[in-house]
Amino acid sequence: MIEAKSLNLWYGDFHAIKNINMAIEKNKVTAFIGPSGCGKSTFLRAINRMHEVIEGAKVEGEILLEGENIYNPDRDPVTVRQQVGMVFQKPNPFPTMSIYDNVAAGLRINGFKNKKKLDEIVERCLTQAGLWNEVKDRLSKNAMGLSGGQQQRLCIARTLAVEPEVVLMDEPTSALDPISTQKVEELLFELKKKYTIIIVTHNMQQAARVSDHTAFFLLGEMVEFDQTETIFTNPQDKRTEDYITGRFG
Ligand SMILES: Nc1ncnc2c1ncn2[C@@H]1O[C@H](COP(=O)(O)OP(=O)(O)OP(=O)(O)O)[C@@H](O)[C@H]1O
Repeated sequence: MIEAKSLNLWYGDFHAIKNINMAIEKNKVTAFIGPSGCGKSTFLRAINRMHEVIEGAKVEGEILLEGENIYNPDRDPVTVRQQVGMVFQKPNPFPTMSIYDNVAAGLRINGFKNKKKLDEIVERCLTQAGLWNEVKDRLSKNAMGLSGGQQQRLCIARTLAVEPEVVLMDEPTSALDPISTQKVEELLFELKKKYTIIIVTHNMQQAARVSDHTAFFLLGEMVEFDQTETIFTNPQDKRTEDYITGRFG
């Protein structure tokens, strides 16, 4: 689904991502793990060109999305971000909008006007995000009245509304309580049937629970990438072993 080829990224002179080559499978959950500052979020942002909003950030190499380089000059970054959606660490609903409008916003920006169809999409996405039953009687209420965990599931619904193929999640549960975390983790098992998911997490138990494949990063390099079970039970690289056994990081 996604293939990184010789991907390098710099912030000014600082070489943050070093020659990453990897292929991410469709309809799987792939986890990125590694110590703070190793480049997980930077690499994630390069997968939907989000780094381009950071001044001084520069990419070399290719990210193929179903075989097409997202960095081709004729590719529009806005379209790339629609195909490759992103959920952030801190829930960030549009603060002045209702629950309904948060989910509908992306479609409306694209000129979508059919109210009946919009109602259906909003319901479907809130259902997919495991939130429909909790909010169906308060859709017109402001989104900020939801709990943090509900807001994060609303952000997932908002991301799904524009029909992405890939969903990037940057530590999506680190601001959530354990019950909300469990709800989001359970969601991933459902969502991967339809989407390809990449999740950055600091929580190794979480990576082990939710992901099919895991990549371990260190100092801007991808040290090891394998089936999650192999990474956690039989890592090939000493540095991966040291990290997952808590010897550093
Ligand atoms: N906007 C920026 N400008 C300059 N340097 C940056 C910027 N963002 C990140 N970096 C640097 O790039 C490196 C990788 O950062 P990144 O946030 O990708 O790491 P990470 O593995 O996601 O860390 P964490 O787990 O703490 O979120 C770090 O050394 C960081 O200081």
